[in-house]
Amino acid sequence: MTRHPDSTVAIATAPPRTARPSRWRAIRQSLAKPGAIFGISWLLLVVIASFTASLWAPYGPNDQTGSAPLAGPSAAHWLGTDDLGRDMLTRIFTAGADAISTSALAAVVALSVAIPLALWAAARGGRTETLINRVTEIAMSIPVIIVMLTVVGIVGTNLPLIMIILGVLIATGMYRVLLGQAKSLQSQLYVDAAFVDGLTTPRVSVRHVLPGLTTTIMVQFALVFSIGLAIQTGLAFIGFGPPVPAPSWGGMIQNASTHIYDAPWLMVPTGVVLILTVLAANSIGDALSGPREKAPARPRARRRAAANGTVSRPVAVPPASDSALVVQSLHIGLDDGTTLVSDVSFAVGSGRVLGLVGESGCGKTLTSLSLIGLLPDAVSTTSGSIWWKGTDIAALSEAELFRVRGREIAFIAQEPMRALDPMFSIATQLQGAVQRLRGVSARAAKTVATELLEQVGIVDAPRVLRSYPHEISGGMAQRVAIALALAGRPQLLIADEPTTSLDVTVQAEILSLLRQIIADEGMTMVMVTHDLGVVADICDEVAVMYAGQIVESGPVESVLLAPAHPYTQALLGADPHAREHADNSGRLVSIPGQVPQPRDWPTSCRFAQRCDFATTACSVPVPLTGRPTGQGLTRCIRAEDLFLRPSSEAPPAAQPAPTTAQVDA
Ligand SMILES: Nc1ncnc2c1ncn2[C@@H]1O[C@H](COP(=O)(O)OP(=O)(O)OP(=O)(O)O)[C@@H](O)[C@H]1O
Repeated sequence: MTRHPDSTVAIATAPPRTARPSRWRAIRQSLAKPGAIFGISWLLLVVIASFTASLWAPYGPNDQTGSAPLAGPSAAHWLGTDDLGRDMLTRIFTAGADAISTSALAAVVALSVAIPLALWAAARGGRTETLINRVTEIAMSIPVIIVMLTVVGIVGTNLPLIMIILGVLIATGMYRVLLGQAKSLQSQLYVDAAFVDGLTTPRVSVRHVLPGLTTTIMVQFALVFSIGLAIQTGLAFIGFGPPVPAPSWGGMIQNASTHIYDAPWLMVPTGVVLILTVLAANSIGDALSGPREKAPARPRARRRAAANGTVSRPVAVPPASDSALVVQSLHIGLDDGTTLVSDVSFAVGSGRVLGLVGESGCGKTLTSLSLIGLLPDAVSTTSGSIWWKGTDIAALSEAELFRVRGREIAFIAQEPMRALDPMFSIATQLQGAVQRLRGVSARAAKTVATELLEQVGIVDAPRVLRSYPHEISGGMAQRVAIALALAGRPQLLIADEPTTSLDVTVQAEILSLLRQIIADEGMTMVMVTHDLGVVADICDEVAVMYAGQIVESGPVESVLLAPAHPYTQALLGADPHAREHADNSGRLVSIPGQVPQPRDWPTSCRFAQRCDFATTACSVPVPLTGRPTGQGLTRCIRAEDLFLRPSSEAPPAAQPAPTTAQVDA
């Protein structure tokens, strides 16, 4: 492979990294707050005392002890007696077992309904989510108390059944809370990475989304527990509790209310226990829902779409080409009809590397994500085909993509830390991927995981395997992400700016590693990058994208040394390492203006507004034509006039770039 004369990589500043405590550690920290300590202690006391009341209580709950009725606390009756001389302490804690277990039942039922619904809606999105939303909205509009009273009217005071129905009704509100968070988690890059690793949607939901909901689930449990307790107490207060003489907190408060003037003390023991129990549950919920780490900003999300039947596509015919990857007239668009990538075609030979370059917003990432069927929600391939070894990836169903991802085609994301799930150790993630994708035993997977880490240049593999993502550096994390990508022995590697978030020395190491892997494994690769130095360093072919189109493509040496499109020339002029082609003043140049938004694409040449060489002839759509060198294609009708001859034919000093660039002050 011929390299660009100046192949030094550009400097990028790695984002500041902070150690991230694991979620369980954060939960433990929350539960160490005073409010949570009080809540846990009180609940433990009440639970233990209630469920063991028959063992320690001095009297039976309905025993009329012969002591004076409506008496205050005494040595024989620590919390006094009721109007029949029954021991209050015994009755309160005997009633506590039912109160606590049935309130917990309501919470368990609510979570059992809400969690699967939220995970399902978040994973499926679209019509499934809308349908579940509508059904839950209808359920939310039903007044809970009326339903409760109706149920009591029909089945009597069957407390467990009432609490189950309460749980189902409350689940609708809980679903909305969990859905928002599940959707946010579902769009994390490590969830995309899990799909790439070959996990099915339910397994991704359970393994990577559900753990992220832990705190919310605990908070919601505490909330519903309190609501359940309050509602059953209310029902018992108005006479729909356990039949007399069985004790219940609501029944005892109702009884105490009839003696509010002659024995006000009677209200205190049951009231205080009830209030403290509700407060305890809420304190735990409050402690858990305190300030937590914010979810990272939206990463690129996933689209498993074209394939899921929402986009109708004509049957494509495989190209007569020897190339392993052939993209033909690919169009990617939003569901509202907006085109984001149009008419992209390229071919990559087996074992060769294609660089996709261009400014931000040109469509590089969407093009690369489409190659593995991971476009974001509401974005899909609208036409064209992506032939990988005779299979049209764009036409595969989700189930078929599942067999391809990780095994045939792997993806390396820009930010390695976000491709790794912070909840799991490197060993769990890497060995799991190896087991799934290679179908080997856990023991064999451990050996392979160690070998993979060694292959990506990690010398202390056992220690790294034991580490969690936040315990390793960015460069190390990218090596692990590359090892993950190699877990299924893929033949096509797609890398979306794999070095952008790393510092310059680590960038060079990762590039060198990728170069080595491609050479060793004979892999085909598509590399998305902003950096022409990276292209020169690692790629055989390059496709320059502008406003959703390829404007120039061909062998790297030919395109970089003899750019034909003014945009490629301008990019080179703005590249600190290729500056001799653009500006003899020694100063960096910049391209005036911005890439137009997809909705603002002109019908003319899309670069014309920023091009000093545009003429009236450029006001019509420009097709791709052969480059003047005879190698590759360009989308400029003036390519023959503007084309920069290779430096071997004319030295750069004598041939300043006809760039539109402004000189940076
Ligand atoms: N989920 C989405 N919804 C709507 N528009 C999107 C979405 N994702 C990308 N786009 C738009 O599609 C166009 C191409 O985006 P893409 O991310 O592919 O560009 P890019 O060249 O990879 O940029 P960058 O280098 O910043 O990642 C942009 O105009 C972008 O705003």
